[in-house]
Amino acid sequence: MKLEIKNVSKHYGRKKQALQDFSLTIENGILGLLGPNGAGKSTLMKIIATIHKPTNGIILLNKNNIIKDANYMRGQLGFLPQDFGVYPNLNAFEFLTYIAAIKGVGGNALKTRITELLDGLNLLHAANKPIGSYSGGMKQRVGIAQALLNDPKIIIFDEPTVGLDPEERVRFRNLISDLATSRIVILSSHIVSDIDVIADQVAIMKKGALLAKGDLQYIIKEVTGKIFEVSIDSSRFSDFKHDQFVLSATRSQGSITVRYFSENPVEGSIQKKALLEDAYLHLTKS
Ligand SMILES: Nc1ncnc2c1ncn2[C@@H]1O[C@H](COP(=O)(O)OP(=O)(O)OP(=O)(O)O)[C@@H](O)[C@H]1O
Repeated sequence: MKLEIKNVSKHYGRKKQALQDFSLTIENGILGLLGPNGAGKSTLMKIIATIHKPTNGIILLNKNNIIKDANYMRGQLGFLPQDFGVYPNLNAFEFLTYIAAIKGVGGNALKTRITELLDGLNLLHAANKPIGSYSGGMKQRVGIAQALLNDPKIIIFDEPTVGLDPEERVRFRNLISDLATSRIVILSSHIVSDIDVIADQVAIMKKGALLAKGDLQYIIKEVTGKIFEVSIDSSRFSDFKHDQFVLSATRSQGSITVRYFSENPVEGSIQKKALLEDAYLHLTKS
């Protein structure tokens, strides 16, 4: 599978430009799409999912132009939108059977497929209860299940881990890692820790533009050897922030431990291992 996004722009109305000349090539594996609120992640995902049309640019899936031939994408797509809604009166089994009918998925194997998905997402025990009685995390898992019903070859998850507890996040990660070997999986988040352990490739965007794309090592390279930690008196923090690129700060009894990016670290600093979070903050805040 190969997805090529070429010079895609999207305007909402006259003034709002959500994507600007955005290009990205994605192959099998997991792509983590990171960006602050409003970066354009949802817009990009909806365009790939053929829900929105771009103002300019083209998208090719295995060389087929999906802007012209949306059905080529739709036949192979699983999509979990950010604002996924469920029918509260249906139970998970009924809801997934209903979605399967809409997607044209049927046959003898459907019941088994739904049972497998519910089991994989730890929902089997609640399969006969109305979805309206589910927790936020359970509803989100129903959303994940519906995206996987048709055994899609390209899977797009917009903020899939919202509402999931730590255990459910691990379960989700394992499920996705298993799927990604022969498929394209794109998942967006503004939480770096959701992405760094799972993604083969990371794309960082801001204000509708791509800032960086590559594997974890490549993205982190920019800040490697330049991440430091130092403990300073609280009264010096304001000046310190002015002089240095502060990534995070933790207060404890009159002093502050500061993690920062620098080419000229202050005396007493300790060099730290660079993380994706450091690279992300450095890229998106500068
Ligand atoms: N239907 C719309 N009409 C007008 N502006 C929109 C519309 N949808 C999105 N936008 C604007 O386009 C920009 C990109 O929004 P988008 O939802 O794609 O970003 P995002 O990275 O997914 O953000 P978030 O993480 O908050 O969901 C934002 O400034 C947003 O306000």
